[in-house]
Amino acid sequence: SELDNARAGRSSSLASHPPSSDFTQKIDVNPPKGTRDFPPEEMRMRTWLFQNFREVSQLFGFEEVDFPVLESEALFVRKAGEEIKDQLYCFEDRGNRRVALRPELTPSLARLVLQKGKSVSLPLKWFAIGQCWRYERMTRGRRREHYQWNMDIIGVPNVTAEAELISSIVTFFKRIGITASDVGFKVSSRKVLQEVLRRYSVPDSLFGRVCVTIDKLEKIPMDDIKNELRAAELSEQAVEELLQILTVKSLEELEEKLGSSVEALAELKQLFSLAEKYGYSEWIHFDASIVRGLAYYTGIVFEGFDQERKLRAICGGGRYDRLLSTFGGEDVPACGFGFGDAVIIELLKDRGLLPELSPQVQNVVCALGQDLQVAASLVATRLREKGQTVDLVLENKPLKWAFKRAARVNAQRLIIVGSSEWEKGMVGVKVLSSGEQYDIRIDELE
Ligand SMILES: CC(=O)Nc1cnc2ccccc2c1
Repeated sequence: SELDNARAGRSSSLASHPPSSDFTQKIDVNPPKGTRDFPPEEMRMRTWLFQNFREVSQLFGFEEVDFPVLESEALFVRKAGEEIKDQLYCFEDRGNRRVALRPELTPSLARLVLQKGKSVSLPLKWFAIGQCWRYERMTRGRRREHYQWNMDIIGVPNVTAEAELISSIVTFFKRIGITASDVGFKVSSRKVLQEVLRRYSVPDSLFGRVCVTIDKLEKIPMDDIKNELRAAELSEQAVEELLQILTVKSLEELEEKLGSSVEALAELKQLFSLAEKYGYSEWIHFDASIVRGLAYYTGIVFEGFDQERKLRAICGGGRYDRLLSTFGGEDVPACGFGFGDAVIIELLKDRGLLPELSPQVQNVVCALGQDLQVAASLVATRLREKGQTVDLVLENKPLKWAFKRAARVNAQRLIIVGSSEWEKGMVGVKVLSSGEQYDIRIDELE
């Protein structure tokens, strides 16, 4: 009939002329461009991933924090030419305030640390899992949101903090079956660049901007990199020396170039030595070309990458000792990392390591006949009071429908409420795995 056609989505006269009324307007059922829904199957995967993020964070003694997804735009308006600023999802609210959907979590964390001020004792070890946003011209078809896991240590000036953070990420990878042959960390220190800039008396104020430019190596042509550095008034010699130092392949070679007095070298040596003690040396590799794209890093920087080099960076982080003072606070040493929810899932897919996650309810309870519906809800309540999960059949359905439902939700048992059993204070139990079937007294059910 017409209605069947319409229901089946088959085009028919009814579908093309819906009942005329100005309230029925066909909305787009898809989420906004660049964003995702999480229907049950995808939500189980996300819950599994976040559960692992949380358990590792707690294993390392970190406390969970969170912040509004909406922040003052002022938190993110750094003047270092970062991509994250060009893509800021910002707008003016009805109070004429400039606000933005957060593109990352670290500035919010810094804001909360400053807000807490003296009322918190250092060091702080905080973690957060939050949705971050960017407004990209959809020309590149990339996502506009993702969830990021962050761990930060506030108030520890030495590289023992970075060593702990890298250890926590290695622990996470091991938990989900990723090994050092799947993933590695490129580690460097921005103090290497800082030292070169100092030798060419480049003002500190340009440091963040130079790092952001250098992070674009391999993403934009070399000439554009050089022009951006020249625009920052670096001499030709400084430009050459900078690009040269990025090709250094080992700490020994770095020592030859910079001399052994340089702090950057001492820190990196200490970090590699700590890695040895932790037992994750095979996971980390010095790579002078790593600078990361955020302006506020000031020391050690690192990023997790897949050994097949097929994917974008899995995670990244580093030391940011000056961020709090740029918000007008006292300087507090800090370091942390961000770990997105997208690349890691691609990697697990590639490696065949995605877990099989199915819904798991212990019991389906169904009444045999409408007049036993109340009895069924009593049985469901008794089971729930004992901590058993119950999917209670709410409509008057035949038994075979309840069996299908039980199979679909992977129930362990089907509890059948029938009139003759009920009169004897009993219910029927069907164990779905074994097929075993028996009657049991209600108060013995658990
Ligand atoms: C691979 C991926 O989805 N990246 C991604 C997606 N959304 C973002 C949103 C804000 C900042 C960074 C983002 C990064």
